[in-house]
Amino acid sequence: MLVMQLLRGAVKHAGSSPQFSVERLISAARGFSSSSQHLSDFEGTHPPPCTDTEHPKILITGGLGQLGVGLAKLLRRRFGKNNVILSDIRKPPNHVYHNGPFIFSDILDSKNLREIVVNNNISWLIHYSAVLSAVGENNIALAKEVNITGLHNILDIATDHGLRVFVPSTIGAFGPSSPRDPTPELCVQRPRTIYGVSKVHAELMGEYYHHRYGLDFRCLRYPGIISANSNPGGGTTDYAVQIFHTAVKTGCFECNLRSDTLLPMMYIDDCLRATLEFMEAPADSLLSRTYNISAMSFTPHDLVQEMQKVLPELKVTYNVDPLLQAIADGWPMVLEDIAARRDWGWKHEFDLSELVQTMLTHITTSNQRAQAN
Ligand SMILES: NC(=O)c1ccc[n+]([C@@H]2O[C@H](COP(=O)([O-])OP(=O)(O)OC[C@H]3O[C@@H](n4cnc5c(N)ncnc54)[C@H](O)[C@@H]3O)[C@@H](O)[C@H]2O)c1
Ligand SMILES: C[C@@H](O)[C@H](N)C(=O)O
Repeated sequence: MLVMQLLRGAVKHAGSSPQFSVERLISAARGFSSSSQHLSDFEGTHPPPCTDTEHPKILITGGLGQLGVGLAKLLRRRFGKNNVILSDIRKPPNHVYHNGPFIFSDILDSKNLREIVVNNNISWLIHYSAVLSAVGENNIALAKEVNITGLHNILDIATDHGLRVFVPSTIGAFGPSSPRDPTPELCVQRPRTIYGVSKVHAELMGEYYHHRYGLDFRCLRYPGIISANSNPGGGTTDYAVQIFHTAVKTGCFECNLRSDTLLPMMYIDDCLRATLEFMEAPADSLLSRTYNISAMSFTPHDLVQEMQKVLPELKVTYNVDPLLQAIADGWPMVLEDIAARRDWGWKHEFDLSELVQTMLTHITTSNQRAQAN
């Protein structure tokens, strides 16, 4: 009955220290010898950027998290199964292992990462490995290592081998002193989490490498991402995923953020499509290297109201986690993404009602399939 109700209502169902190599120092010195050159003119002194845009060879790091498997699926559809390699430090589930190339790769092991890039002729690197906001506050040393040292390895290897590199940033790269409604692309960024600090560092280092060495660095600030088939990795926005699963299973949910906490969110299909479209955008259309992308903002109260249109019996209680609430209270409420819409045609497809219909449909049908097996 619920499935029919959901299906009927469904609107969319779609589906180490930075190593400055000798080569790079010489290139930079050559650039400096012509004093009138602008820093970005150094581009010409580096390995030519990937011209084979039809079929890039792609490596995704940290690919077994909430976003990586879905992105691999989308990219494989576009570029061919064997042109997209998923990697992580964990063992993949069988369905992932059998669906395309998977290898072990620890981003802290720079030599191994370099071997993978060289041996597989990688031209695009999607750097998804990270320690998210809540986990990071509970293990700052790990967050520093993975999010900062790991990023340095990625940028060095990408620069040395002329790769196009994508590093996601986040709404967490802003802080309580940033304008919060709306939050523009360029404003004060003084985050108060190690996650946020490491992401601002990533934005700045990537842009610096772009201007200094011609690295084709691309970065999107994602909102909280909501997905049905993959679990979130320990962030502040996780409630907005967990509520769907728990509500369908038990009819109730305990929320760890206040009911009026307004945060930017996005359905995973929009996030992954944005990533592909941004990676394919011609370099000369990108007036910036770091863009906000936005789809909707809602509070737990808004989400519950929308879900109750389909699950009228849903009961939600609030048991606020002070650490998570403090993080959320310093993040944007509404993200402004005018530049992405203008420069490379970004357009979201899912609003709150479509998100709710789609999530509930996915979860209910996959629970039913699991029960039938
Ligand atoms: N999911 C979101 O809501 C969201 C929002 C904004 C930005 N982002 C960013 O998008 C990226 C992907 O997010 P996600 O939600 O899939 O993250 P996640 O936490 O679910 O997954 C991260 C993955 O990184 C892997 N990892 C950890 N240490 C590693 C190491 N040393 N070497 C290789 N891999 C390692 C983990 O095993 C894990 O599979 C991250 O950079 C995150 O900051 C995500
Ligand atoms: C927002 C995003 O970066 C992640 N979901 C977090 O809450 O940490």
